[in-house]
Amino acid sequence: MSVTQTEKTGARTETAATVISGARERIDALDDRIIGLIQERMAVSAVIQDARIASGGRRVNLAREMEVLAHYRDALGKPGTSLAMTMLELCRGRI
Ligand SMILES: O=C(O)C(=O)C[C@]1(C(=O)O)C=C[C@@H](O)C=C1
Repeated sequence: MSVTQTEKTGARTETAATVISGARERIDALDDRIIGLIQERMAVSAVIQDARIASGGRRVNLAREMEVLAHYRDALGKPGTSLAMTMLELCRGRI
């Protein structure tokens, strides 16, 4: 038995179900791009960390992390800080 678009989206009308299904496709495409950008950021961050460690420095640079956190907070508000912290964890591991 197939699940109807209305059931799948939680909409109560076919019109709303069509809007939601289309918007979900756009969200899935955006999420794919965001994930790709995060993976690209992780690779660039690794280049920086490897260069610093090879030069005798530490993996982590807290002053720079404060700048990154402020950048996200200024753009997205308080949840931006949480997002940036998760992203930093992806880029340099847990500290
Ligand atoms: O900018 C740096 O110095 C980095 O190492 C990159 C980065 C980041 O991913 O933004 C990662 C680890 C550091 O603690 C600070 C920032």
